[in-house]
Amino acid sequence: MDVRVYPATRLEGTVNPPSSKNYTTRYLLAAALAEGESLIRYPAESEDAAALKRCLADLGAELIPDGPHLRVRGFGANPRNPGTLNPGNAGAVLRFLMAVCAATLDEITFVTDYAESLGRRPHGDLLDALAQLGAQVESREGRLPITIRTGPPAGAGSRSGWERPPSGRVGRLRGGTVRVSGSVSSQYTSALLFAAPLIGEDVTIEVTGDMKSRPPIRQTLQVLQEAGIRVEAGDDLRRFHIPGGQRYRPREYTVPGDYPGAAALMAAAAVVPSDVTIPRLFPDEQGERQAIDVLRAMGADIAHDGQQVWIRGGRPLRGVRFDGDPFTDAVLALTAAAVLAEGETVFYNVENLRYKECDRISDYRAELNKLGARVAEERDKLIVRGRPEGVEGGVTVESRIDHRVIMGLTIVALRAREPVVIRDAHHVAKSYPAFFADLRGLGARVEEH
Ligand SMILES: O=C(O)C1=C[C@@H](OP(=O)(O)O)[C@@H](O)[C@H](O)C1
Ligand SMILES: C=C(OP(=O)(O)O)C(=O)O
Repeated sequence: MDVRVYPATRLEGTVNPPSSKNYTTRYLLAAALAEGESLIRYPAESEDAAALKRCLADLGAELIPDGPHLRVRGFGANPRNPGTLNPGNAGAVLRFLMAVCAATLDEITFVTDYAESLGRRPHGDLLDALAQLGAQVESREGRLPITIRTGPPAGAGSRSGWERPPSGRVGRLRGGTVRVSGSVSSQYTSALLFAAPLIGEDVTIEVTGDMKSRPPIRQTLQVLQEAGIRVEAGDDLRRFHIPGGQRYRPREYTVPGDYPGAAALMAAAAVVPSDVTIPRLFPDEQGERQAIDVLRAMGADIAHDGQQVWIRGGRPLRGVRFDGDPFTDAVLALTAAAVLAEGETVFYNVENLRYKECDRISDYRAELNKLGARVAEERDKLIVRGRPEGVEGGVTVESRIDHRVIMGLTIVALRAREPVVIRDAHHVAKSYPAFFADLRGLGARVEEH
């Protein structure tokens, strides 16, 4: 699907944001890893959530829709082995499942239909960590397809020298200390945190190198605690001790609103005259909550009472300078607002944007500049010289198979002089299927072709 986005004159109304992508991933996984029935209230209805649900069903979980909620009968520490799992284009889903499957199955292969997006992303640091815990891994230089084996290597007979792990159980990881790099993605650390309680022995995780995206690790710790899992975490989130042989408990979870998706709505509302309310946004562990502070620093009229956000757009915006790492999934939407602000904006410490659904620095910069924006890049920075008068538009831009690129380009297109076509905009459904419908609900004109 392509979309044509027309210049907007006013946005007005209340818009319910999608449910949090990150909490949905974590609650679904924790529920599947518990024996017994859990209830998840308001899980996200996105492609990533659907991909995880498919994988969990393949592993033996029973998923029973209950209106807007989901009942999950988990498989505990004993999933059934489907042989192959396909997590769609969902990075967090893939990485969490690789670690959990390594801890619970003899052999499993992961594949994707998204060769140009998830197929290009690196997982080597996580695979190295799993190897330290006893897994044998085959991959294309740390990329999909990936096979993880913890049982006897294919063809190993009694004379092959292969020895059962000390736990005596075939197909399981061993405990001990595992070192994992934090410089590319926090998802590797979260993945180990989800898997460690399922291993028969204690695990100590040490995070090495530069450490990116701490807030999602806090989300993981929160969910593990809610699921009854004990973790001792250092204050700097560099060292964790997880006692072995724990059980996830079934329980009820409620998924909050999604700040990254809401940040796209906030940025859209900030760059045109508007009066927009976004409910279901609470003070939780989502780092993208900081989008409110960034937009306020830009001069936007925005308020948050811990339940909902109000924004009255149309004020002139000015450039800002922020470390973008704590709100990684809002950087693209905020960069779009910066394109329409007076002066220079710099989001620094964002190199790991290059390892997401596309290279969110080079690829996004290229598409924004086709619209008439003035965006430059450094290895770890997005640098914007704003055009408060708006951009030319009147061109066709590419989605780069990236939901956040699509949302960012849409925000800028609302302030273009001529309509903008975004190709393959259906990929927005990775996290926010209703994005265009919600913008139309606020009064924007967006045609789908
Ligand atoms: O743990 C998670 O669920 C996520 C962590 C972040 O990735 P990085 O840790 O790679 O920055 C974030 O961008 C992604 O959307 C979801
Ligand atoms: C990077 C993202 O997702 P993931 O890593 O889970 O694919 C995202 O949602 O922006």
